[in-house]
Amino acid sequence: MKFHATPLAGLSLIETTRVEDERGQFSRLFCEVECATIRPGLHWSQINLSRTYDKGTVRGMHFQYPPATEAKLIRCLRGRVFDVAVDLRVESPTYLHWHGVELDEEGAIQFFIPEGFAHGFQALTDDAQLLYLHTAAWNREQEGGLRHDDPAIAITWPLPVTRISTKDRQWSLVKESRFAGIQP
Ligand SMILES: Cc1cn([C@H]2C[C@H](O)[C@@H](COP(=O)(O)OP(=O)(O)O[C@H]3O[C@H](C)C(=O)[C@H](O)[C@H]3O)O2)c(=O)[nH]c1=O
Repeated sequence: MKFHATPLAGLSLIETTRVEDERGQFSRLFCEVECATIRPGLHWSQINLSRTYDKGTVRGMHFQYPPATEAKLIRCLRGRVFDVAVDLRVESPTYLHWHGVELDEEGAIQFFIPEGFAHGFQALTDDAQLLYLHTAAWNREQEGGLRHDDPAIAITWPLPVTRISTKDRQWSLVKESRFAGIQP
């Protein structure tokens, strides 16, 4: 595995290696020892699978408040997505900055998102499927969200947004709420 930094401290790309022979392909998606480079002692509490039917759909931007803050590892299993993380860490020099990366089923790249970030993505193909590994169990009471189209964040989505949940449409805008970041 190779690790690539991004402009947001701790937010990393994990480049996996695919071994191919006449039977097919094999890739290692996670290794505690190798990933100690970016996070010693990384363990997972929950693994989720997300399937998005239509191109243009956006899910997000989601995060969890303390004590349920979580790191995530995202892998695209089918199709292609534009995956985005937003730095919500209190006092971070890149607070409210975002970074996006295209993930696809053929690619070797995975996204490691530390605690203190919001996460969301746009499906760039129909039937886009993502595997999520989480370091904390989801907690409905600790769930928070920001608007995908919040001008204070100004995410540039590759496609027109065609579908978004009512929940995601109703998050407050940063400027209109008392949101001031989260302790990671
Ligand atoms: C996240 C989660 C959700 N749920 C239930 C709650 C809803 O009844 C249903 C769908 O939840 P939601 O609409 O929040 O799903 P997404 O919009 O895909 O949210 C996810 O996608 C964004 C981009 C993320 O980064 C989060 O990991 C996750 O919040 O599953 C659970 O039962 N367990 C869970 O861990």
